[in-house]
Amino acid sequence: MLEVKNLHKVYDGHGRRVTAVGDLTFSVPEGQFACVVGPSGCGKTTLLRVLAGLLPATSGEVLVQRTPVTAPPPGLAVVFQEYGRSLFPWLRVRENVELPLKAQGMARSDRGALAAEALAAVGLSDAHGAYPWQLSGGMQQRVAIARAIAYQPRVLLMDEPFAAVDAQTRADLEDLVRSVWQRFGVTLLFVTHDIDEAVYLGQRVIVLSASPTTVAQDLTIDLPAERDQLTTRSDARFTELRGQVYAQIQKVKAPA
Ligand SMILES: Nc1ncnc2c1ncn2[C@@H]1O[C@H](COP(=O)(O)OP(=O)(O)OP(=O)(O)O)[C@@H](O)[C@H]1O
Repeated sequence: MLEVKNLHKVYDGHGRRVTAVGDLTFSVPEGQFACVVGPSGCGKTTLLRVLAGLLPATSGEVLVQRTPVTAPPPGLAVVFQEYGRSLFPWLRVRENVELPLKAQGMARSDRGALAAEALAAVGLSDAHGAYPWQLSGGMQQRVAIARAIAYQPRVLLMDEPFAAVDAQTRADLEDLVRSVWQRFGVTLLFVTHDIDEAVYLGQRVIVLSASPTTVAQDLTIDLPAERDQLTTRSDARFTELRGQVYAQIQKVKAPA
């Protein structure tokens, strides 16, 4: 479970003062898949960094599993957009996946079993001995997802994880994330620029306003739980929901 209470974040330095997040309040119940969309620069990454304990709030608070976040919370994993920078090129795929478990002090056999299960879940059992740079971008992002799953998080944050992959790979990874969420029952907060992706993936879409950020709309995505790229995206309700999100984003964009 995630709770964001009156979050306010100001970056202050080098003569530049930016209010990245104005006053943000929402919560994501246990096991929900929530997507966050909003105009560029509205503070989506800032929000995730505060939730992940990587950045302090200026005021307000965030809670993960009912505990106020002051450092990276246990049971929380993050998948970033830049898979190229989040995997260690000198470690093999399996070693990359095992790294957070090793840092936890987990025994070698236990972490080997978890890594193998996670790599199987993302369809990469064969690649365990490869180096990240020997894999395609989509495969590297699968490794980053496997590393997050192997850690067995209760909460998973994803920050535009598919922005840098091609359209076909992106569709495959979207379905992979839905299946991972269904199988492992994590609470998932997924940030994306892509309105269609948000509606396709989430049970809920939170639309943020332009900076200083607030929640502009909180929409329940009442599409069937079983989704697939063809049927769901051609569903009349899908078109209606994406239209609603699109209209809201147009409304909240800062005037040019
Ligand atoms: N480290 C930083 N120092 C100063 N200002 C920052 C810093 N990080 C972000 N900002 C500013 O805070 C605001 C919000 O940035 P943030 O990256 O959180 O937005 P975003 O919604 O994730 O953007 P995008 O959709 O373009 O990725 C922007 O105006 C940005 O310039």
